[in-house]
Amino acid sequence: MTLATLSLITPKSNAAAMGTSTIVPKIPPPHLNGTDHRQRCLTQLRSKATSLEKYIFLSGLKERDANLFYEFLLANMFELIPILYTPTVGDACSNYSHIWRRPEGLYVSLEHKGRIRDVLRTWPAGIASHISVVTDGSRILGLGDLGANGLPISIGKLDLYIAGAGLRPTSTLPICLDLGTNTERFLKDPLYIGLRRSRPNIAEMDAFMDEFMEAMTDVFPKILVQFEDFSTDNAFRYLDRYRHRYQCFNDDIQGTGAVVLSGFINAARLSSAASGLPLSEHKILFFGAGSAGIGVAKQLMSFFRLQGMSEEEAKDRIYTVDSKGLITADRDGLQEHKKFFARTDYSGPSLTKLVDIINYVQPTALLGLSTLRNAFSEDVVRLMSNLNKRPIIFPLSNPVSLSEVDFLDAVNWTNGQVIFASGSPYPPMLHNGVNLEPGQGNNMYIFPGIGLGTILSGAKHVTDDMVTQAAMALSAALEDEEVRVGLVYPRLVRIREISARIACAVIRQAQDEGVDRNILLRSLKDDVLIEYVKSKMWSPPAYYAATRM
Ligand SMILES: NC(=O)C1=CN([C@@H]2O[C@H](COP(=O)(O)OP(=O)(O)OC[C@H]3O[C@@H](n4cnc5c(N)ncnc54)[C@H](O)[C@@H]3O)[C@@H](O)[C@H]2O)C=CC1
Ligand SMILES: CC(=O)C(=O)O
Ligand SMILES: [Mg+2]
Repeated sequence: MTLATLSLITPKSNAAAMGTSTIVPKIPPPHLNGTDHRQRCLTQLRSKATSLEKYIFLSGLKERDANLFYEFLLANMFELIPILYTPTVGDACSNYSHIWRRPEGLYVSLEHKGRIRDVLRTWPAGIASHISVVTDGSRILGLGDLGANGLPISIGKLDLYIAGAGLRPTSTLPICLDLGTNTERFLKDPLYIGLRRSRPNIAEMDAFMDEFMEAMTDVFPKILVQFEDFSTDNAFRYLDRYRHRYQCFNDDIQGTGAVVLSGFINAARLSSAASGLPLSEHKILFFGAGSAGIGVAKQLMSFFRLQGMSEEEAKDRIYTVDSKGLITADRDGLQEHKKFFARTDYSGPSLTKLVDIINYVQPTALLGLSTLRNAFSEDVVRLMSNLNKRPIIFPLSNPVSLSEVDFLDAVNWTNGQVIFASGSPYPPMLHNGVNLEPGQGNNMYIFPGIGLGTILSGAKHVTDDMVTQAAMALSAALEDEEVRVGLVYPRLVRIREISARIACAVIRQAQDEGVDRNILLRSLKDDVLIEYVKSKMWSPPAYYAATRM
């Protein structure tokens, strides 16, 4: 059997096709009880020596018993999400060719050009597929071009859709586009599972992407495509190219923009309450100006617009920095996506050191989307603390090994005054006898609700205002107790409640803009709409109770 034929065999038909199916008893021992079994799974999980082994164990559990897996995930989100998602999913991607066990998603390769529809038709769920996370593996988290190893990021995001917004597992479709890789070590690795070639030029990639997107909507008429972890140029390029033609959005640009806007609204209130500074006078410095940095910066303009400022005034409160320093309009060869925020009001020598840039800008908030570990050094954080009673510092790069500053350092260097949110999770810590909880500024809070709202409303497109309303709903979801302990994001255990609220906001905005197709929802009052949304959320059945004889 050739590799090309293999890739056309669906994951489920694999064993049968190869004549290797075995008889697997379906009924558990009569005295097995669900609660005990979850505890057994937890013990097995905790016995694994490394996070990557835990990831492999969980992936096996999902294969053996998907209902149990999602029940287990919902009951232990705090412990499991950092394994299935950032940071450990980063290790899983980096090592995927070596830990690969069985097909878990769909690969669509450059070699499938001309017959992409046929490849998509092999997906077992067919037209029941509603949500697809699609990566081309070219910028997985901050880990760079991982090629075909990128599939676990699509799988992890879809697990969050299922756990966080109750999407039915069979409606989810993880895809990795295998377009080669420019990472030499994979091309030399005998176990590498992807195409052994460098990435295509833009014309070849455009032709492939056009066929892929058209085929997706032909084969899965209700599909919403979430673009994930494309390298920055292509992230902007394909969002612009397809956003008005298909149901799609880019998680790194729009999802991250929304989640950070939401956290920033709450952080700015806390900071201004301490300093007395009007909200309109906050100044934000972005360290990192890729798809995430610029996506967030554009979305954060809504924060200033909400204070009654014009677009120009809002833009003026935002400064961006890349590997060459403060981005100014007079710099030669400035990439297209960096031009919007390039400063025209600075004309001195290039500012390249972060401390010098902070001294010049005097920001109230420092946001990291740079992939540069420890970029927010002690002198940087202390300077932010000298300038602000309660500095807002969000090291948002993933995974945790690329975080611009660790929670412990940020707390100690600001004497506990920092308002902190990071891309990957940190544990709480004690400071001067007070328990401090970090926020997690990660798009996982927002994309499940955006996806659910878009699917339920049948929206033709994901509009900018749908994304902004999602951010507003998330920011308003904080409970009094969470505000009292200084959180800027709600606790993760409430994710389903929060996703329902975000979905309602997205549905309402789709209706206001007339892009909704499920027009029956228009007549529902808000309290009925939220119950409707919740009623659509899938939950794993109480499997072991149901099958006990
Ligand atoms: N928290 C969240 O929800 C999300 C976090 N991210 C994270 O954001 C990070 C960046 O993602 P992209 O924007 O797509 O990547 P990118 O590679 O396009 O952008 C990185 C940016 O950082 C800048 N940079 C790199 N080294 C620098 C240095 N030494 N000094 C100053 N700037 C430097 C680059 O010039 C570039 O502008 C990744 O780690 C990713 O995991 C991305 C999406 C969501
Ligand atoms: C969280 C996410 O989407 C990223 O780091 O790329
Ligand atoms: Mg991403």
